Amino acid sequence: MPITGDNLIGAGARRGEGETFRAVEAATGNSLEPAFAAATPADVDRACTLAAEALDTYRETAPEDRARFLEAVAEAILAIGDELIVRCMAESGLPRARLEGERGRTVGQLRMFAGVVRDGGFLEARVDPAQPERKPLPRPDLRLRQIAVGPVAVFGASNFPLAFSVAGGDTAAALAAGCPVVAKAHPAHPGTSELVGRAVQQAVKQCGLPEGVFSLLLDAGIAVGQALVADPRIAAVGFTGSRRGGVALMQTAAARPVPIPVYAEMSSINPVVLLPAALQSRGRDIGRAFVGSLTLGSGQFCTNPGLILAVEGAGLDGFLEAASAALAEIQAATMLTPGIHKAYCAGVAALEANPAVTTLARGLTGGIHQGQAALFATTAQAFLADHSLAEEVFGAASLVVRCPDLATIRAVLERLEGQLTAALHLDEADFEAARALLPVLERRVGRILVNGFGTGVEVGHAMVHGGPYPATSDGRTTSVGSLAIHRFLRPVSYQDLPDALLPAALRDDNPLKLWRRQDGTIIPPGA
Ligand SMILES: NC(=O)C1=CN([C@@H]2O[C@H](COP(=O)(O)OP(=O)(O)OC[C@H]3O[C@@H](n4cnc5c(N)ncnc54)[C@H](O)[C@@H]3O)[C@@H](O)[C@H]2O)C=CC1
Ligand SMILES: O=C(O)CCC(=O)C(=O)O
Repeated sequence: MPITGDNLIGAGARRGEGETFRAVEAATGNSLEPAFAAATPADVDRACTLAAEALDTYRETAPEDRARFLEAVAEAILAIGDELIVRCMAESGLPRARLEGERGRTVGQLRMFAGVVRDGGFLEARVDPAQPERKPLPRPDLRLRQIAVGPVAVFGASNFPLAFSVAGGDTAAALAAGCPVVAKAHPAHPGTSELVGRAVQQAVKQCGLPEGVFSLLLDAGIAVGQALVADPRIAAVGFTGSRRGGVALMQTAAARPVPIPVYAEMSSINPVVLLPAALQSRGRDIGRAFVGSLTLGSGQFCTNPGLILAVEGAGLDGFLEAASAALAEIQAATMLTPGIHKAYCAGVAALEANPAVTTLARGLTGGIHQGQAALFATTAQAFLADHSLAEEVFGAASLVVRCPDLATIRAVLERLEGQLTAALHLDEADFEAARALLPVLERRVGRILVNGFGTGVEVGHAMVHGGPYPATSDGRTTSVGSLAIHRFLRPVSYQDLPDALLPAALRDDNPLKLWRRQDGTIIPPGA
């Protein structure tokens, strides 16, 4: 499939008239062909117009048709073949095996949402039948279902060019909910974005859907993203990226005459608590496993273990020795973009220059654009006194905080901002200590895990990939897993509508065969 550098607007491909830019080969910094041309305000307007026109047809597609569309998107992505992986490797610097796995996750995610749509539970159909004889007042017939909120703007992430990008989790959840999507390609991987965008475009056509169900816009700057979020037809935003970018979009969305929700996944340092008995019995093993998670994908995961908390002692010493030794042998790895590499180096340099911080180990040095892993330590006292030590350094760097006792670990956790994940390493003898920390963690994070690390989010029904601000802009939701569909839905009640006017989900004969909540009790179809 040739990459043209065009914006994909509805069924068409339109050369933008904005500034041109090229993808950069992550490993070398060289420009790649072709030139991409940024969308203009007229392109944003056209994409949003088409999305608004598509909304009422698309959101009422039969569940089976919408599910088949999601599956068609998955098939079309796979059909691109190796060209997608090769282009993505060049643009992101990520290795083949990782990207093949990420492609699997992307299509798996689309197929999971196809299942969610077929199941119909997301509609949350409720029926409170009329009670005309009720005294003192009769009760009306009330029925409820969830509907699509409207067109969704999706900002692809730099660090997951497939699974969190053009046809990634946000797009899959929005399309499953019945929302048209206008995607803004991440400028770090425009070629990958175009290939995937064309696959979605092809699936829209193949399934006979209105063309406005999907558009893809390009821009190396922020003008297109700003215009998109400000457009009155856009009803919600999905974003994964920096705190600065996410907050800027939240402000734009809040300042509109009609404010809209922004679901932004931003910064997280993902505390890992090493409890005493576990440290004592297997501190060295945990240290080696920690380095594996820390350096995965050059540390460019928002779930990266950036903060380690432990009580001082022989167990922690063993952990640090093993982790330092393992980290010292880690090859430097190409980072996603020169900008992300530069930000990583600046973050590491700031830690190195901090008098309260000790450098425990550095990984092997590498070439230009390659991140060199780093492990630092400080005291709880210094950490609590210096807010900058709790800031995310995006890449393979982590800070160990030596604590005098468990109460101090708890105090440090209480002071942290919202996080995506927290991990506890524990043995049975640590249960009591863990039990005391769980309420704090529940208030601070979206996912609590035991004897593991947060990298590698499972796509499933019980996953929360979210957390209180600033991990995300809205800690009540998730960006991974089937629950993500709820970000793009809104409940509507129908009072006393004749059966012929009700949506299929709520008709008396229940043609969609849904489990429905009748007078508060969930009942199977046909009951
Ligand atoms: N927490 C996480 O999951 C991630 C965090 N990051 C952090 O973000 C830094 C920069 O990475 P990027 O991926 O380039 O993130 P970014 O936030 O700079 O950009 C993400 C997307 O948002 C757009 N954007 C950014 N600021 C905008 C604004 N003010 N108005 C409209 N659109 C805007 C960009 O054009 C891009 O499409 C990294 O160094 C890292 O610190 C990056 C990736 C993932
Ligand atoms: O760890 C993962 O699988 C996902 C991480 C993530 O969401 C991110 O880095 O943006």
